Amino acid sequence: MAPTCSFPGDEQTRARFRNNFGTVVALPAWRTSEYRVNKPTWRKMLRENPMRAPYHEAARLQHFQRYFTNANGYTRPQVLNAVLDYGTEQMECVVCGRNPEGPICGQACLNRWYEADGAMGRLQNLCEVRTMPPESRIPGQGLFLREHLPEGLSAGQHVGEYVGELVPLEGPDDALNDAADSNYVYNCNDHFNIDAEKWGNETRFINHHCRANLVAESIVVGGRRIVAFRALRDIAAGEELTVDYGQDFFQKTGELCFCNVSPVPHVPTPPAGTPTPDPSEGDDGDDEADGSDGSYSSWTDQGFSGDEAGQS
Ligand SMILES: C[S@@+](CC[C@H](N)C(=O)[O-])C[C@H]1O[C@@H](n2cnc3c(N)ncnc32)[C@H](O)[C@@H]1O
Repeated sequence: MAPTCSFPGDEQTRARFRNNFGTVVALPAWRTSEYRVNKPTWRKMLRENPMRAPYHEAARLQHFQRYFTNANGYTRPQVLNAVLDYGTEQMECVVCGRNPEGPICGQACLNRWYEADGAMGRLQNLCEVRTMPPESRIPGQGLFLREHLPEGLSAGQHVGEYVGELVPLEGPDDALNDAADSNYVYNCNDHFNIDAEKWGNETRFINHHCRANLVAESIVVGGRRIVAFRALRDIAAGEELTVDYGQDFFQKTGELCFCNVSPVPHVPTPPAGTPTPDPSEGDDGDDEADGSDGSYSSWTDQGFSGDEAGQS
C-alpha cells in the first residue's frame, strides 16, 4: 500500500488541534465510542505484531488503560496513545531523568531520550510551530528549529516522532475507521498507518520542501517501530524544518509546491533515479530536487532507502 500524507483538514479541526497539541486531552464525543479499533482487535494486533514483542502485553494494556481510558470506559485504541507511551515509557527522559512519572514529564511527555541505531536522539523540545511568513505562500503553519538552540541541529539527529492514531491497514475494523478519508496519514509498517488528522504532535506541521532538510524514516526504538524525522544536514537555529512529501501527495491533493526552489508554484520533481513518466509535465525548474529522497516509498517498513546526501 502506498503510504500517503497530507494535511488539509478544516479550520475548526486545526484550531482544536492547535489548542490541544502536545497534550493528552479527552476525545471529542463522537470519538469516544468503538468507532475505531476496539480492544480485542487491538489485543489481537499486538499479539500478531512481532515488533511489540519486547513489551509485556499485560503491563502494556494496564498502562494503556490507566492513562487512556475515557469516561465511557473505552480505551482509546489506536493511538496517539500508543505512539505516545509505547516504547517511550521505559526510556530515559531528558527532563526528568529516569523517572517516567516525574512531575514535568508524566506519561504524555514527548521530551524523552530515545535510542536509535545505538545513538541517542531527543524527541521534541527542539522545535516550535510558527505561522508561515506572508512571503512564503505556504498556507498555515510550519515547524521551525527553536532559536534558543544556538548550536542548531546536526546532520543525523532526530527531531521528533510522527504521532497520531494508529489505524490498521486491513482487518475486520477496516470499514469502521475513516483513515481512508484522512489527509494526515503516514505509513508506519505493514500493520498500521499513522493518522494525525485529529491527534498528533507538532510534526504534523512540517511542510514540504523539494530540498528538504529532514527525512521521515521508519526505525525501531525500544522494540517499537516508529516514524521519526531525521536531519539530512546541519540545520541552523530558527530554520524551518521540511520534509519531501513525495509526488503522490501532490498528485492526490492537486496542490502545487510553493517552496523556494522555484519562484513559481511547481509540481515537485521525482527523486533522482526515479523513472519519469512524462517529461513534458509542468516543472518549473526544480530539476535538482534530488538531495532528499523523502518519497514515501523511502520509509516503508524496510526503512529509509533513498539518497541521504546533504542539502545545500
Ligand atoms: C502537513 S501540512 C503542513 C502544515 C500546514 N502548513 C498547516 O498549517 O497545517 C501539509 C499542508 O501544508 C501545505 N503545504 C506544506 N508544504 C507546502 C509547500 N511546499 N507548498 C505548498 N503548500 C504546502 C499544504 O496545504 C499541505 O496540504
